[in-house]
Amino acid sequence: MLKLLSSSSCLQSRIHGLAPTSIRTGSAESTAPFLRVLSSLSRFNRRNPNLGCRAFFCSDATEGSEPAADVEVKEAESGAEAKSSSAIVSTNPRPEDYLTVLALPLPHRPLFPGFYMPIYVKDPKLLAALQDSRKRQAPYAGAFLLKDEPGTDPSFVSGSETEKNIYDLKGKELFNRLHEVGTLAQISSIQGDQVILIGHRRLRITEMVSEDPLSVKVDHLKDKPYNKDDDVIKATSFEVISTLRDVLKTSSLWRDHVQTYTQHIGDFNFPRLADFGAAISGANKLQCQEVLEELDVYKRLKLTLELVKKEIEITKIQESIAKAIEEKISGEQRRYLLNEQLKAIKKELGLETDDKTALSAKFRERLEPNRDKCPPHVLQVIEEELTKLQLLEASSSEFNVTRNYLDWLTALPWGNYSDENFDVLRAQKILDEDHYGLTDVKERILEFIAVGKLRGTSQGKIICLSGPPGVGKTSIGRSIARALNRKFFRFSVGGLADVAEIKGHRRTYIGAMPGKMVQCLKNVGTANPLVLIDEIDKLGRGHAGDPASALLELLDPEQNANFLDHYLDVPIDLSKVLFVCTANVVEMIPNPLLDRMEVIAIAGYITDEKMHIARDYLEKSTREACGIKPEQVEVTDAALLALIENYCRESGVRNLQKQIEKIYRKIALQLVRQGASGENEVAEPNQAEVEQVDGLLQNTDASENHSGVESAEGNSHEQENKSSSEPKTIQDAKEIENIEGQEATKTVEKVLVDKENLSDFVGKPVFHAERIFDRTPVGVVMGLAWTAMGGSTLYIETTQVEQGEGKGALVLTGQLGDVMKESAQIAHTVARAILLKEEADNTFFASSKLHLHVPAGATPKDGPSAGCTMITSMLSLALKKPVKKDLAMTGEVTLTGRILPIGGVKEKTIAARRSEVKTIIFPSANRRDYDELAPNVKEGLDVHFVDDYSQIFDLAFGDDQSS
Ligand SMILES: Nc1ncnc2c1ncn2[C@@H]1O[C@H](COP(=O)(O)OP(=O)(O)OP(=O)(O)O)[C@@H](O)[C@H]1O
Repeated sequence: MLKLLSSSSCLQSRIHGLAPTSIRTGSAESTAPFLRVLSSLSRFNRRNPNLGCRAFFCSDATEGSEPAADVEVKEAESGAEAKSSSAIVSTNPRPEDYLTVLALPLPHRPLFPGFYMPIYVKDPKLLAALQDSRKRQAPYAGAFLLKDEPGTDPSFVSGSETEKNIYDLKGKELFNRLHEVGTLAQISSIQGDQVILIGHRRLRITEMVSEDPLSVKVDHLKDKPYNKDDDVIKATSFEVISTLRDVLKTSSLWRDHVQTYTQHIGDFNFPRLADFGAAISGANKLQCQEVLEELDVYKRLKLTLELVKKEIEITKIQESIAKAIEEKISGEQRRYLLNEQLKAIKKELGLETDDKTALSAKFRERLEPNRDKCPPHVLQVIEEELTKLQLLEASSSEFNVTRNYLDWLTALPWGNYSDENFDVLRAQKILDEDHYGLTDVKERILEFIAVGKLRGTSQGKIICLSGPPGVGKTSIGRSIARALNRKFFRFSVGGLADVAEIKGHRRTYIGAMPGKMVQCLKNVGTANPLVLIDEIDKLGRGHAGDPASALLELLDPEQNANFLDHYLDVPIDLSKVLFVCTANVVEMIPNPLLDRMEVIAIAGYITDEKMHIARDYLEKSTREACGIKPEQVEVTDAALLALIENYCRESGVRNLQKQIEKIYRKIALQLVRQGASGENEVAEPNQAEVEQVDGLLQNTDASENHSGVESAEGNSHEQENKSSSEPKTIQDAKEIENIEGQEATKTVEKVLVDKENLSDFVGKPVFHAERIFDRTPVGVVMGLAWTAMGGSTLYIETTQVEQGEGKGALVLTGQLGDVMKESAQIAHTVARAILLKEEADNTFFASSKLHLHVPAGATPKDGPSAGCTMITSMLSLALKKPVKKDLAMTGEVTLTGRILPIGGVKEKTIAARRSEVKTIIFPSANRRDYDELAPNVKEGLDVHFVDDYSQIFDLAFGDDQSS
């Protein structure tokens, strides 16, 4: 039972033109919460007009109540509208007054008792009848849900079409389409065609009374009686409430009103709860109609429970959809914000690289100076790429690839050449300036420049400078570039195994880069640099492709005019590039490459040359690098000579340079230390002053004794001196300190480096003389060898291990290679033959087990050139005769005793000189090589050229050997 009394202190509600009606809650079942729910619903409805068909909960209409007796609504205290409103609701619909009612079709949802619903009445006759009924103080009609057309899906909404069709329905047709059970609806207000209905009790149509407007006879329905204390009904209603609470948790939409409602549910009856649940649920109209038609309270509650449970699922889905959309939007917003920030930062830093137009303009600007010289095919590619750049998304990876590609393409010095200088005199001057000696090398280079001058170009030849380390190959390359006025670029191919280093990667690879040549051109900025390819003999084997073949394409004048880099993918003209290669061992250079090269060998330096290089080049540059003035240091010739002979005996001068640097570093430290100590001395000027003054005093004392005049003079002198040397004030003392300090730094001693104190600078000598014997004993002969590090001398020793009939054998040691072992066997045979010839009855070889050893056993040795030395060593043992003093030899021997040519004549000669050899035996075939040597290398040497071993025999064991 619901009691409503109007009061000024009660809650107010103003909905859809309704007058603010003050309502005081009655005794048993409070409806105040519903009023609040109603107000929220109304707000919701105003915001969501599309959902306006949903019922609104109304507090002043109750089903099953006795309206006339129990409901008393008083007029609100203020407002003109209130009057009309109170007039409307003051009438209570008695069932007997409304047995025939106007039938209002509801297209979307049924009207639940206790809820408001706005509808639009398009039928003018019906509208007039409604207005008429209000005037007659009988503002009630029957609201009935419209059935769908047969065959249509109730969940399917076709919007305006449905609306339109229902207004066309009239009379019998409309009657047939109405659900039987509906609601007695109070016509709360009519504004235009909008009619606000308030649901009261349930009705059932019994028959049609009139057709236009449709009016029907109805029965007023009552809920089936139920037990308020029935546990099952209670439990079901509690479940409805708790489900509504759950909806409240997940859905903010119903939060306000459901919360309020459930708080006061204790005052509320079960049928109303069922109606409320169904009315606010999102169930379709048939499901709602089912609830409306159900008069059994328990069953109605159960139906409602199903609907609100569904509602909870829907709110969950709604929440997840909302969350997903929110995440998406916030993610996009964040991205947008960050992008904007990035742009701003880039702009601030001047790195606006993703600005396509600016980028294209930059590339065009860069290309502009070379546009005329740029080959047309390259220009075409650049233009195509620029167009592509404009079409690409700035954030795509393809964009970056294109941008990098364009960066490389436009950065290359297309057709940009430095003016070549073929002035031979200037070139000579530059080469002499940078390098001492190397006359033959310089001569070859000048020849090369002269040819270039006559041809007008220095293309077509690849120079290969070969020689031991540190002989100046790289620095000569640099000098040639300077002489020819070309830019210099050096890259080492030692250990290079990846063809991509030379030819670049294909652009499709991530992090792809062009090859070294393209990098070189970009680096030097001219298309005709001098490129020094270092360590070409140490080229790697290659795991993907053969680097030697790639180099061939690069170096070959026939091919390199159209060199194709994988990254650049446009042919580049490298024919104007001058290639200079360096190698330690020419034999290691792949043959096809060697074939295209002009090899210039640099053999190494003799002591004299090293002295000059050290004095005029290395010392000078090191001194300057250390910031030492020439007058501050003196390195004597003896010291330099000792340094070269005892510390730096290798062919090149790199080690010598290191040692000189070491000396100068120590000198620098010494100078700085002395300077510092000088300053310290100045810090105590009084001591110096005292000494100085003492000296002066002594002088004046002495002069005093001579004569009065002198004495007077002396005195005055003394005073002068005293006055000048003795500080009178503190300031004076400071001035003196300063002057003394300057003098101390100026007067640092000169550092002298001599043979005696050399070890203080560079430590103890690391090299001991290669020469082990002053005079070689029987069975030992000095040979000459060539290594990648230059020439060297080595001893070959033979001793007898065992003697006896038939014991003839040869044991070899000293890490000899196969060729050298064979050479030893040959030597054994040849020696035997020669001994037979010289001393027919000497059976030494037949009855002796020999052991041949080549010292420095840790160093592997190979090659045939020690053949003649081995024979001589064996014969010396057999004859029990030492060889001539200071003799060294080299030469391959055949089984018949012929002497074949060897390599490295210059290196071997230099090595022989280092070991103070006086006589050298070379194969006759090497005479030309020897003749080409500089006179200073040959100076003081007695050189013999031989064809046959017999000649060596005479030279080694001849009569004049004792000399
Ligand atoms: N004849 C020379 N006159 C003056 N300086 C020289 C001479 N020969 C070599 N040098 C100097 O020796 C140093 C080493 O030379 P460089 O690096 O050119 O040797 P390299 O033959 O290229 O050695 P590597 O085979 O190890 O590369 C350089 O500082 C160079 O100036």
